[in-house]
Amino acid sequence: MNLTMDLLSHTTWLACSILVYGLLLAVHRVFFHPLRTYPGPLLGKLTSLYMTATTALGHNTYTRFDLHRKYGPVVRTGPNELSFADQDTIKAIYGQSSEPCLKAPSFYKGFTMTGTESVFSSTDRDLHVRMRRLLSNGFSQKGVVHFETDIASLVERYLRIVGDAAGAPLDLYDLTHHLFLDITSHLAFARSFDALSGRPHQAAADIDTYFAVCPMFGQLPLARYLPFGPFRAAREAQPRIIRSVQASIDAFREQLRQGTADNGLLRHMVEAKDSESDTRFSDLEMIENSVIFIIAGSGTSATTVLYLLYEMAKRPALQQRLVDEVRQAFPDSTVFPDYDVANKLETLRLRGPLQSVAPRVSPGKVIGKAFVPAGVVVSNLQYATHRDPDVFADPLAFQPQRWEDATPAMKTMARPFNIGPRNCIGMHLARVQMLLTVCVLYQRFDLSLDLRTTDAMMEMRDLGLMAPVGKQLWMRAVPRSV
Ligand code: HEM
Repeated sequence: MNLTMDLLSHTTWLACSILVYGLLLAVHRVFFHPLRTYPGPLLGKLTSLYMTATTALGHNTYTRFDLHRKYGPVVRTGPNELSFADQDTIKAIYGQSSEPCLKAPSFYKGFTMTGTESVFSSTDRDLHVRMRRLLSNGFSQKGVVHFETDIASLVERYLRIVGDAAGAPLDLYDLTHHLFLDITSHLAFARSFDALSGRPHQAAADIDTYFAVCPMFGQLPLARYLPFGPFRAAREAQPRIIRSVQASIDAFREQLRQGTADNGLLRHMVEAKDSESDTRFSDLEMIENSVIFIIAGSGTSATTVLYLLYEMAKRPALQQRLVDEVRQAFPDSTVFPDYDVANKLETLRLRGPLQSVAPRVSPGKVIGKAFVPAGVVVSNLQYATHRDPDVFADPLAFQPQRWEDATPAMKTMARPFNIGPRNCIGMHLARVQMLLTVCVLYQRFDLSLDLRTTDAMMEMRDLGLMAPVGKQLWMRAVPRSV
């Protein structure tokens, strides 16, 4: 009896202490915290779980955007977090600087599989600069031109499948994803997943499984060890991915010895040497980077191409102008038709795949109108700046013509590949592979939307990587008779 009473009173004390601590913390966060004067939702001021929950529920970007519309260009979205949506803070947060805002470990650390960093996940400035140097040749504008022949032969295979449908309704969603998965795996692993064959590929499925949940691991590291559902599946997939990429690297080294190795990103990684640090990539670094190229490079390009085809097909007059231009300019693939670029920019403005939060940490400096203390997580929301009505007239309207005389503010606010030292390293590769695909499609086919594609299906799902919610795009591609 006494023991029970003792236990009860201990439990009551513990519960009361936790409650009092929680209350004091809440009072501190709302009334005494250095960020107390910034506007924002009460729940966000109280706990970072508020934003974590919106990520888990698949509406983090949309929630942030709504908060900006309600509270203005700067919102306190977490106890220690500020979100911006104006022009002035873009450079302060993402631009080159002697006091840079480095990537936030609470977000990016989740993206490592082995504990070793990739160029995407590294939050240390020196480590990142070294990796960018090691990768710079392969990803440069000149470097990616060497991949064109390989890319073009995969695009040919894609076109044959499109042509085989002979104008009947065809779902381009999976097909286009498979194309970019094959291109990226061919370049990053030196062996294509062969997704265009329609056969399932274990490594591709494992990468999907792992990266569906790993963004949560930065915020909730223990989630890696949860023994159920997607968390368990991710844990089981992880060693398989590592083994599979290591096998690709070993096979590639053998090909190099035999003189049969292809020219791709893996070759650049194996051969690159950084003269400044006198180092090469370790195998673990190559594994992390190869997998990140698949994640960052294939879905992003596929989504952009799908939305471009969709937005054009909905507007036959615009589409015809693009088709005419492409048919004149192509096949000289070094020529980038201006109108095509304008269309891509407008597609990326409204339908860009990576418009979600890109969090950085303030080093302690003025951002916007005020000093932001060191350690505060800051970001500037691309989804919001792309839709700023003061910069883009009628912001939700798809109007490629607006880029024909773009204002400086438009160019600053639209940054689908972001800016500064952590901008998209794959930008040139993305441009080449998307251009080849889109141009050859318009060159060889007359494209139109099939009735089963609806606007609802093409709404953007908000899971970090934004993509059509319906996971389908039905079109008709009639081969041209010329
Ligand atoms: C339409 C296509 C693409 C878009 C819109 C896009 C957009 C972006 C954006 C916005 C970032 C910054 C993300 C952040 O700071 O959190 C980024 C980073 C990155 N992207 Fe892309 N990307 C595309 C294609 C590619 C391709 C094809 C590759 C490579 C195969 C690639 C590889 C990367 C990598 C490695 C980073 C991290 C760079 C660093 O931190 O230094 N991306 N991309």
